[in-house]
Amino acid sequence: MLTDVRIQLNQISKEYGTTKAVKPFNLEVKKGELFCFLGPNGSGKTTTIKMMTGLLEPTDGTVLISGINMWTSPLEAKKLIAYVPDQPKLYPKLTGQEFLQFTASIYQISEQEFEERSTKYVSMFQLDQRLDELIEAYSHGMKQKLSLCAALLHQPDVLFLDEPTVGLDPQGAKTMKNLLQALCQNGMTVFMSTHILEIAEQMCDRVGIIKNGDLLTVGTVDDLRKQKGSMDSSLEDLFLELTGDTEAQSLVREMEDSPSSEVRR
Ligand SMILES: Nc1ncnc2c1ncn2[C@@H]1O[C@H](COP(=O)(O)OP(=O)(O)OP(=O)(O)O)[C@@H](O)[C@H]1O
Repeated sequence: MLTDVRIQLNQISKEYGTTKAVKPFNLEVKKGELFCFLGPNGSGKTTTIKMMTGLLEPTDGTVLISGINMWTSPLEAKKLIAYVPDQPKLYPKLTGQEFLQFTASIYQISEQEFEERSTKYVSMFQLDQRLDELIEAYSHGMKQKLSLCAALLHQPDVLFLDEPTVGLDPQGAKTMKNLLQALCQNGMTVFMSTHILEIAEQMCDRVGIIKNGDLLTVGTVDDLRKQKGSMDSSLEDLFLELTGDTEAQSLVREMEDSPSSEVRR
């Protein structure tokens, strides 16, 4: 039976010794959806993404990508996805061009498809002039852009991104935003984690908020506003309320307001 569910998590969980990094939860993300995973530091975002991409074995539960079990059929499932981590580890002694060719050969992409797709993405991120340089000479942002270009070469069903805009300049972040929205309109599913609530608010179809390994809520930003009964709230207010960080936030505000923090001329 054909299904438009691209990511299906069934009671997935992860324990590191006695640390319950991710507590069991279910989640479905559909074809063409741009889903944002939000949570404070150490809440379990990277651990969840690593389980979804087959890099980490869940303690319990299953991950299905377009109906294929990531842990029991990893080769089949991994053909359908791409993952851009927050700190891409690329081969420093390859040039950007060699890295793209290497990635294309792993996914057995034809030469014509490689030319078309790599030219398109590389020029979008203005990497064309730097492709013949060794990756070790690239900045963090350039590595992220190259990693994204490589991830898109095989046109995955699902693209996973961990903190994609950290390290990108404003132009790069805008290009990334526009590109991700266009890819989703063409049927790709994007699952990304971010700390930047403005990005989540502007781009995402739905958000999931995780804290201490618990998936607290999932929905559109408007759903969250309705849940909280405050239609004027920003996602930042809702996030702070849900993750219980209001106390820390008001402390920061108090410090900002106190006379001792005023700028003296
Ligand atoms: N390899 C590991 N061994 C033991 N504990 C780990 C390991 N990796 C992560 N953890 C713990 O699991 C919990 C979730 O970590 P995770 O990296 O998934 O959080 P995160 O939401 O991605 O955080 P951040 O926003 O800071 O990147 C944390 O308590 C972390 O210390």
